[in-house]
Amino acid sequence: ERERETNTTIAHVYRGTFVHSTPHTALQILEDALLGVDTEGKIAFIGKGEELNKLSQSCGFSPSEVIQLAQHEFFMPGMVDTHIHAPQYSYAGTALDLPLLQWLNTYTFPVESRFKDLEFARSVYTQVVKRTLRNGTTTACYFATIHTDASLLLGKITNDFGQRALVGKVCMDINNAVKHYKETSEESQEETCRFIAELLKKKYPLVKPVVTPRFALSCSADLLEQLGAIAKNNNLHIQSHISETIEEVNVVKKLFPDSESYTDVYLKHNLLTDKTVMAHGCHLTDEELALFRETGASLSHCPNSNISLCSGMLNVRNVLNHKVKLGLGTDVAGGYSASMLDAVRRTLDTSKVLTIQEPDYCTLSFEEVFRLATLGGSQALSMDDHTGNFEVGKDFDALRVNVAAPEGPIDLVQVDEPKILLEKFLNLGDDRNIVEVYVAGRKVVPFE
Ligand SMILES: O=c1[nH]c(=O)c2nc[nH]c2[nH]1
Ligand SMILES: [Zn+2]
Repeated sequence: ERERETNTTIAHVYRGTFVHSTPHTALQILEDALLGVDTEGKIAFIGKGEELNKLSQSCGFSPSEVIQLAQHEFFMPGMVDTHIHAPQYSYAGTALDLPLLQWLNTYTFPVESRFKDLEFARSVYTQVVKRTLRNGTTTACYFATIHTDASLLLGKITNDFGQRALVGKVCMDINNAVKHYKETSEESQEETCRFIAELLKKKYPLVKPVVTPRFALSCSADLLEQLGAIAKNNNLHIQSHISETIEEVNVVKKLFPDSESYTDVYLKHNLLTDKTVMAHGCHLTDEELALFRETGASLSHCPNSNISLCSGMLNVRNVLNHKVKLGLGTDVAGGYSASMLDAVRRTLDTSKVLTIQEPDYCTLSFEEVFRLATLGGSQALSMDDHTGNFEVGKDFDALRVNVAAPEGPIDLVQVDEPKILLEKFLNLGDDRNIVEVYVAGRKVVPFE
């Protein structure tokens, strides 16, 4: 049993099954465990059910306050969506018939340009935050649009609903397809600084700005360099896209002839740090993965998007073998689903397709993919010091899952062990099974 040295008081104590990951164990199951959350939303202690009396005395709570989970319930860490475009939620589930670069010009840029309109932004951003929270995304790393005020509004909405978030005002000074949907490099730099300053000024406890060059093809070398400097001077997170399609990689090579690789373009502009998360990376070479490892930069694996836009398949096993941090992302709306459960399933599917192509391929297990959706994402966003699993001292970001939820999608025919319950939930479950969502100890689902 572990206890936290604390002078705060216990707010809630839960008893039942807890499943989570550690860096060493993809799936650790704690049966009949007791977990206490303090008034600051941090995990105060984790112990065994049989230690109830002792713990209630040493930690100062009454056994009658303990909240008991039912047999078909468990707690798991909240899921981390390491890459999602909030404005693109407005057309999720459509427009999946073109390859990336045409898709951006035809669908994405015209829609994103509409987010200058704050009322349109408010309506879509409220929908995407509610939808992702309800589906168990306790932390989301968002791209917004180039519009500073709408991006600040996304920050306010995530704070209002209690979702942990990184929010990025998108930077792009190159766009030959949609006339008004770009900035000058000066505007982009100045508005990024304004965005950062104004978002930090709000002092939202769970919402932080992330420096967001859209990708190498949308940004001049000058802008990339300025953004690298802004991130460095303010010690901020960075997000972008890399090596999603072969066509994109080839155009980047042509536009940046002095760089040895796509990764080198970002490296040269100080955009690869241990607080950087890059989406996709399907076509990275082993040499490039070594640069990720050396800098501590991470990858966001977005399998729905990679398949939907016919971009490629990321070899996750190879990324993990290179000891590069990796989380999962929905990449709405290149990915059509805003649910991280879908990202889990598409990750397993992609791994199995790679196995079909190469029978010696070491297929990912559901336990490993569970870890990628939780602790892996937290590591990818450099938030694993305070989120990602159930460790004393970390914030309580958690999903209360009822595998046998009435009217839910899963039928149980017997009393299954927790590992089977988790496997069924990951493969068959949906938001009806996610009966409560907690972020930093606060119940954020059901909505008040
Ligand atoms: O999947 C993607 N979605 C985007 O919006 C985007 N922009 C650049 N590259 C991108 N890839
Ligand atoms: Zn993306």
